[in-house]
Amino acid sequence: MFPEQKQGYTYEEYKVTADWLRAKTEHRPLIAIICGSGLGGLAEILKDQKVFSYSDIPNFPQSTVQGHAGQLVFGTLNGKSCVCMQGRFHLYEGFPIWQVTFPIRVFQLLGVQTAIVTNAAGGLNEDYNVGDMMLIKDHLNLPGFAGNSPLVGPNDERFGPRFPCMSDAYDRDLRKLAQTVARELGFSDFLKEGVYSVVGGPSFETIAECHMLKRLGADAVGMSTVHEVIVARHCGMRVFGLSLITNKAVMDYDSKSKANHEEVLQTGRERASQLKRMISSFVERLERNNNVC
Ligand SMILES: O=P(O)(O)O[C@@H]1C[C@H](O)[C@@H](CO)O1
Ligand SMILES: Nc1nc2[nH]cnc2c(=O)[nH]1
Repeated sequence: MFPEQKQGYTYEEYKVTADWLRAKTEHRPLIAIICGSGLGGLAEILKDQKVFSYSDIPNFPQSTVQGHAGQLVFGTLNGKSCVCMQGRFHLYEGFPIWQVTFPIRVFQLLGVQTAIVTNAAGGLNEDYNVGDMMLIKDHLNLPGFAGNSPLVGPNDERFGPRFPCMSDAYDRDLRKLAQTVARELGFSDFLKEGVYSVVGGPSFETIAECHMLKRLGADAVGMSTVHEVIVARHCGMRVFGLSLITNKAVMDYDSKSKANHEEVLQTGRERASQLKRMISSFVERLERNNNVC
């Protein structure tokens, strides 16, 4: 007989982590910011920081990928209380999907209402350039098609319903707000809006896979975000998703280009200051319950 394998966290385990954090900091965040690969510098915009290494937080998984520091940073941004994940978890690291999304339910128990989810992604849309920011308007969940959803297993109604709707996953008013903010900052030239597709990774896509994803309607491809968004929507958070197009997907058999993680991190470094200004102004303009533009 094999020992029984853990299938997920209990409500009590999420609560232990949330209670531990609540006891260690006076911050009461309403906004969570999840930093994509190489985008951890976003946390630097928070004032009055209280930082926890993931290794010190009960039940928290550990980051293993370069460009993901593995710290939870609490602080204020333009007077608003935030928590920032400097490092997220990916399926390809070997985490089961319920571990990938663990922090999201902890944030919900801490009182977070809005999740700002960022990532580094490869551009499939030929109009996209390296360094573009893409507002995520929808997603294609390839692992989900194969049954790998963070909501598989018994549903805990304390978090949300068995069959959550995803047609409004990426809040339309928050996207409008981001467009307004980008216009004011002079960023419109490199702001796009499109569909993000998640794949399992860690290998980058073949040329045929890139063509397939594009034909399916994807504008960008990555290895994260969607699992977190599903859990955030399930437990009632509003979601704003932002991809940084860090590389162009290779679509041509004659091309000499090769996707690589160093280019991903380098593009993140080059766009760091614009991303900080974008998120900072966006949070400043975020209203507590509604942002109907
Ligand atoms: O955490 P994100 O989705 O930003 O990271 C992307 C996907 C892989 O982890 C990595 C590939 O370079 O960047
Ligand atoms: N799957 C995938 N993830 C990425 N993250 C950053 N760039 C890419 C890419 O080209 N493909």
